Amino acid sequence: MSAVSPTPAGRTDDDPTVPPRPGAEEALLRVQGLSLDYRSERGVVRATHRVDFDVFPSERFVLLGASGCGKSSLLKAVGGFVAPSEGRILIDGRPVQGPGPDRIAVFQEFDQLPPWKTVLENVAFPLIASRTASKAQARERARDWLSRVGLSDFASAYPHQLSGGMKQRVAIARALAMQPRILLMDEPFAALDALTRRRMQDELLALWEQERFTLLFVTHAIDEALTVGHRILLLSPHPGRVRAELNAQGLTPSQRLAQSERIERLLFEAEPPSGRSTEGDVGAGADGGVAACLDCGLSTSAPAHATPRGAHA
Ligand SMILES: Nc1ncnc2c1ncn2[C@@H]1O[C@H](COP(=O)(O)OP(=O)(O)OP(=O)(O)O)[C@@H](O)[C@H]1O
Repeated sequence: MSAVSPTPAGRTDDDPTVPPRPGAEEALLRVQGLSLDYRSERGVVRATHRVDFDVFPSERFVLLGASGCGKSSLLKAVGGFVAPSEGRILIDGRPVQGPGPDRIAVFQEFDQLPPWKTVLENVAFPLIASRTASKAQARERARDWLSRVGLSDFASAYPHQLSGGMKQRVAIARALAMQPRILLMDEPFAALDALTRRRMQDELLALWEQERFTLLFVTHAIDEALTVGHRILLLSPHPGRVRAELNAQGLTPSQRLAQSERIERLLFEAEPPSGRSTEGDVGAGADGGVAACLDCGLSTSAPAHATPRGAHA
């Protein structure tokens, strides 16, 4: 498998360690100053604090961080299931106001497929329920997607007759059959054994090569983030803040190793009280949150990083 993919529009190929330059196209997803809170009897839990990032069309963007840093909460907020306490989420320039068929999620849990429906019915169901397609069209589209994920022979099977990897392929087919503006994936391969996980990553990248969908992918695994992502947003926990933004595409094996070691350092080193990272000349956001480019050490809020795809000075 190659972790190097044809680049989204606007990306320079001159130096693969340099983050993508701004493209002519607008961001598909914009997350701006996003704070998320959960209210319970015991009080308010702040899951994320003033998180910013942009995702561009056909980009594979990864949210990476330790347990509790708010990755899933961010995904749920983009999905429209959690409302912001502050900040905003824009899709194609329009604020997210709830769930919609333009954002479909694939989760880790194998039980996301209704067990009483066949594989074909599972894939066709959202198309019918959202009135995206007639029953006949939905079944045709479902068959097409099942063949793309290599499950044509299992159209009549029920989820309990499938392996974990096959269930995740059905979930991916079901999501992509809806042709969402953005595919949301929350640790989709975390419950699989290591070999199957690796294979599923390969298959996801092969599907992306064909379809060029926009992907927002959550993981806590550094290796997976570097394999799946074009760019990685590293979050620090309690509450989740942007710690750094990294390039993950076009890396040579030694650059990839170095990037992995940098991520590990940032994840495991104690965060300085000022919120300022000791990794290079890393800037702190207005609220003390760090948003740094690990390739040049500049804050992503620095002028040379006018956007997350911003060019270096
Ligand atoms: N429904 C909820 N009610 C109250 N607190 C919640 C709720 N969901 C999440 N939290 C809290 O919000 C914070 C972020 O949780 P979240 O699940 O988004 O993190 P995560 O990075 O996805 O973690 P993990 O990798 O373990 O799934 C945690 O402190 C968590 O306890």
